[in-house]
Amino acid sequence: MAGTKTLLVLENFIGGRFLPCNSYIDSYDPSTGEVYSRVPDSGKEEVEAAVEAARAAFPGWSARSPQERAQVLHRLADLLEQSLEELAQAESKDQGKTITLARTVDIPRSVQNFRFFASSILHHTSECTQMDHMGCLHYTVRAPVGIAGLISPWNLPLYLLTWKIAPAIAAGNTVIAKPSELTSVTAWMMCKLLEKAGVPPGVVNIVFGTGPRVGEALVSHPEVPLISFTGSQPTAERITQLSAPHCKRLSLELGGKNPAIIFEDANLEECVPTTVRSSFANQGEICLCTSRIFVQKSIYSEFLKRFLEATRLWKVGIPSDPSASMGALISKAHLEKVRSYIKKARAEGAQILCGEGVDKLSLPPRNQGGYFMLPTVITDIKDESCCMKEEIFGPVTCVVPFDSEEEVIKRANSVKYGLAATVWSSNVGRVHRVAKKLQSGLVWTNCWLIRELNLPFGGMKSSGVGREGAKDSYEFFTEVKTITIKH
Ligand SMILES: NC(=O)c1ccc[n+]([C@@H]2O[C@H](COP(=O)([O-])OP(=O)(O)OC[C@H]3O[C@@H](n4cnc5c(N)ncnc54)[C@H](O)[C@@H]3O)[C@@H](O)[C@H]2O)c1
Ligand SMILES: N/C(=C\C=C\C=O)C(=O)O
Repeated sequence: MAGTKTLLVLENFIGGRFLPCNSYIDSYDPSTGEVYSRVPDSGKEEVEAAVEAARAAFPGWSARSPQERAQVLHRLADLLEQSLEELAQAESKDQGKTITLARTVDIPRSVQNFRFFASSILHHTSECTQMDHMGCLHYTVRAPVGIAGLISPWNLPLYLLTWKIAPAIAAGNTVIAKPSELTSVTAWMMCKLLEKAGVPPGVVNIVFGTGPRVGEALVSHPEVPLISFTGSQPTAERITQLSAPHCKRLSLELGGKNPAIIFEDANLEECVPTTVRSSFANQGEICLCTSRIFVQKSIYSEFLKRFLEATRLWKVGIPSDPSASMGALISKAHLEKVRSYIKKARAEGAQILCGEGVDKLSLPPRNQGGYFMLPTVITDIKDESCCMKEEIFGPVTCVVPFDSEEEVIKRANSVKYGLAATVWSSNVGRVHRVAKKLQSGLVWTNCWLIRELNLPFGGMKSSGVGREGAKDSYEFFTEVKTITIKH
């Protein structure tokens, strides 16, 4: 690390070494609006160096046994765990999320990602079929693909980056990762642990910088045959275009406009607090957050009353405040974008029942320039409104009534996205029926965000292409070959 005054200055990590860059980007502390770190503004040159390092490391790393690679992943998990508090503090400062969330979700899950893939890589089997009448036996073998390009967003920085790095290297690939330029600090901190964990130089390379410069250089590089991307749908479109001439393998995990469907027989004691959390956790900046709440008419008033009461208790505070439920949004531009949706809803005649423009936000003087807003609840809004169709990715949720099961399924499915839905009912038959009919890659019933890492994670329609998880990530990060033996 190089330091200038009080600013934290990050460096790229290529071939096992920290390397300075010719130019840097300012990075802001979302809780104050002040610049606090500088991130390398890498481009083609840095990607070229990373490709060279990843290429050189590939033969040795891919030749190791899964057990040997698993040991390295376990050591890295242990080292991350030993630095949990330091990483949580850094993630909270860099992203604006509460220290509590970083401590209990982001960093523990990053540790778990390495442990999980270290274990799951040991349990894959290949396929074999017999064709006795032809005297043949067929079987499959899998091999790592080569250099994997990994691009991640700013909302769950280390959590989502390690969700890609871990399966990629467990399968024997070498990687070039590009975290979001808005939240690069914890990725850089992790680089400091790689050598001690036994990750050979060049196996994990991290190039920092913006999407248009370093992201596109990575996506366009002919020696990077696969790209795993998590981010927005417009960026995925661009990545698809750039990858097309090279026929690259793509995994795209994109946005959502996730419905919660609450039937009259739902247990409101559990449903209300969970739906507040599913709407506003991480400032609503989780692709799985609920942003359309459909409530059956007979319980609409009761639900709304309880939901508003619980939302008002969802405390917005500075990220380091352990009693805060919500911190600051990621950037000034994003805060303005989120606010613009509320303005549009108001102009359309919708009602803003609490939050932005209704209640007063109280912040310490030092944080007046931070990117804070209150959790906001909108009602009396039409399904055609942009607030009900587009991903806002902030602490804003719409609550609307419905009459019948058939009607609500149709309305829930009426958006271009299909990532995550929740269904609340005590009728088991209904829960199964509705879950099956929803166009959504994930459906949580009577709960939210309980993750089983073994099973496929990903979205339908404009929410993505491909799935991540034990078997899915293994298949994505390996190339399969079918061999026929005539005997
Ligand atoms: N489905 C999921 O698992 C999931 C998870 C988290 C976030 N998301 C989505 O991510 C979005 C928010 O994240 P964001 O604003 O960082 O998304 P984004 O698409 O703006 O950026 C994501 C990453 O792509 C990079 N990038 C931007 N332009 C690029 C380009 N032209 N070429 C290559 N890389 C480029 C960025 O620098 C960043 O690292 C939301 O839409 C959210 O729903 C989806
Ligand atoms: N990929 C996962 C979560 C994505 C959240 C998006 O914001 C995961 O839990 O594995």
